[in-house]
Amino acid sequence: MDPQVQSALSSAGLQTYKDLLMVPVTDLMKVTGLSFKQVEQVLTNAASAWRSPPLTALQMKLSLSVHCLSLGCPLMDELLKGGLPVGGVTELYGQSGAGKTQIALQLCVSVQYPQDQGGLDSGAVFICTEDSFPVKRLQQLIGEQHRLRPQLTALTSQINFSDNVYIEHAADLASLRLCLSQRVPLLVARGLVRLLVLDSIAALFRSEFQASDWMERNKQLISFSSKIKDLSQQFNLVVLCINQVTDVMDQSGGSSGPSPSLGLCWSNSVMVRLRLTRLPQWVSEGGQHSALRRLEVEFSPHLPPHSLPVAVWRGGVRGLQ
Ligand SMILES: Nc1ncnc2c1ncn2[C@@H]1O[C@H](COP(=O)(O)OP(=O)(O)OP(=O)(O)O)[C@@H](O)[C@H]1O
Repeated sequence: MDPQVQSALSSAGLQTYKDLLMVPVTDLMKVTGLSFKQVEQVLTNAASAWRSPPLTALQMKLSLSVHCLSLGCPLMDELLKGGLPVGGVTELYGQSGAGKTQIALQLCVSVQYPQDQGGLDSGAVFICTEDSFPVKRLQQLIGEQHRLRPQLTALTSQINFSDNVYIEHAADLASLRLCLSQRVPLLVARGLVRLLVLDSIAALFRSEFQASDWMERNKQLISFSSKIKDLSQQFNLVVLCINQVTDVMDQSGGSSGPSPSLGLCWSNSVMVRLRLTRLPQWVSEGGQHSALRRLEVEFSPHLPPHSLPVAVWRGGVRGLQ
């Protein structure tokens, strides 16, 4: 800035961009003795220095509060820019044995940590549709917390991790609807839950509808997907929907990889879609062996389509360098 203009501004007591931008142009001219052209230049400079870079609506929403739930692994959190988004639906899909449920269980533990440790200081509701809830594995993950977060031993001994995971079973769509419209809102409204896991939805729709019932199926799917989207937004929940998929065969009979099967009306309700693939290679660490997996961001409004190799250990799912 021109030193003469600078000294005129400081003699008038205008020290900050805010001071300048709050005063009408004519008053600025009067108190500084500057010309209209000089004042206009000062205001243009102040406005461009004051303005922050443009943000998308999602970035603004995410910046308002704690916006992510950590997965409890720095590399996976880095892939997802902090974790799963609050106030939106994340879909995680992959073949059987890929490790989807392992990630969901890990989140049920992570959500219970305070916000400065990546959690939401709350509990989780886990809705099983096909399989029974893997209670032993959850206990094992809880038992591993002392080893995984040694700096938080005092905190981990205070949290009763297993008391804050509410397990629901919904064997058909009617029970799922009841659960989502009555029991889940009750838990959420009491502040007991900030994570909702649905394991899995595609199975229910596959078993209840024939191919010829596509119209009714789509109607139900739209109503169901808007219900979970509303729940996530109304209560600022993290919603994780797990879907198992089978390999899709291409025309030559080879596998073109797994693909989610619920169609476009479902995809439109999903904010982030992640794919977990189990690969044929194995990795070892500290005497433990695991099949290699790849966790991939398939789509998201705020993440690039990156991927990360991961493995499942006794302590949970971890990214590999
Ligand atoms: N205690 C453990 N220690 C190490 N790895 C484990 C442990 N428990 C499970 N795993 C790994 O996780 C895999 C099962 O993962 P998970 O149950 O999450 O699969 P999934 O993707 O949910 O499959 P499905 O769709 O069939 O439920 C096992 O094959 C094993 O590799």
